[in-house]
Amino acid sequence: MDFKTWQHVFKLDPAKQITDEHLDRICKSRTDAILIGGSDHVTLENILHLTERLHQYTLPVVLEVSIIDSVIPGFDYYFIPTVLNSDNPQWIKGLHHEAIREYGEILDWDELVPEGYCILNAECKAAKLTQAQTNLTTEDVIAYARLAEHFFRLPIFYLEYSGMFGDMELVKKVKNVLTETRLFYGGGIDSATTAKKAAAIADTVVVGNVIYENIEKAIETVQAVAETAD
Ligand SMILES: CC(C)=CCC/C(C)=C/CC/C(C)=C/CC/C(C)=C/CC/C(C)=C/CC/C(C)=C/CC/C(C)=C/COP(=O)(O)OP(=O)(O)O
Ligand SMILES: O=P(O)(O)OC[C@@H](O)CO
Ligand SMILES: [Mg+2]
Repeated sequence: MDFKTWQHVFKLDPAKQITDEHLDRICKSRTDAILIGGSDHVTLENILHLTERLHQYTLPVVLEVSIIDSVIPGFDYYFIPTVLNSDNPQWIKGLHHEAIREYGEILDWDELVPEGYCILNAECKAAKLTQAQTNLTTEDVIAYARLAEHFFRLPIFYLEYSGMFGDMELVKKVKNVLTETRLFYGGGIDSATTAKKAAAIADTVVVGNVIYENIEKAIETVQAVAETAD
């Protein structure tokens, strides 16, 4: 189990309701992993509840940390976002500093995977929360990708369009400048067609909202990515 081989992941929002039947279909879909994450209404209780329901399945489960008080043991990885295009240092390194002050002695660093986010949909909750500067040129975004790979040496650069399908020309240009850092793409994948477009470029595609809007379409994205990715 290595996140560097993942091509498709489902992102489950602990603040949203999902039936046992739909959760079962997601977990048996042959996706590579489940990412648990959201940008608001995330609590220890709703993470615990969702995690307990996932125990019966064998696929990797990752907690994408957005609130330090909601971190619990037992995940395969902890993905730690840093929002590179935020104007507020709190979301780049401030909360991280606080968390490491508190847990630094007991952290298993091998389980922590930092993600360099570049949030490009100004309307999404994560952009508003983190005061992301989304009005960026192609050159700006490419520079963030290079910053992630060559300066901060982050294992993941995450182009986040949460809630809308992004500019695939831009995603391609970003992919072309990355060699070691893995490119995650997320946002607006709502069908086999959009999944194929994103998977033809990004290393890993993340599928979120459609799980709650149209489970059939969500499931179709898994096969679509498998057929497209190398
Ligand atoms: C006991 C034990 C196991 C201890 C381990 C402790 C541990 C793992 C500590 C972690 C150390 C550490 C460095 C933590 C960082 C803490 C932290 C809070 C960092 C800030 C993270 C951050 C920048 C969050 C901002 C929001 C964000 C980017 C969230 C990512 C997910 C995301 C974008 C979801 C989409 O949100 P959604 O709600 O779906 O939005 P839409 O509705 O618009 O789609
Ligand atoms: O919810 P969607 O738009 O699929 O985006 C997935 C993910 O990138 C959200 O963090
Ligand atoms: Mg969402």
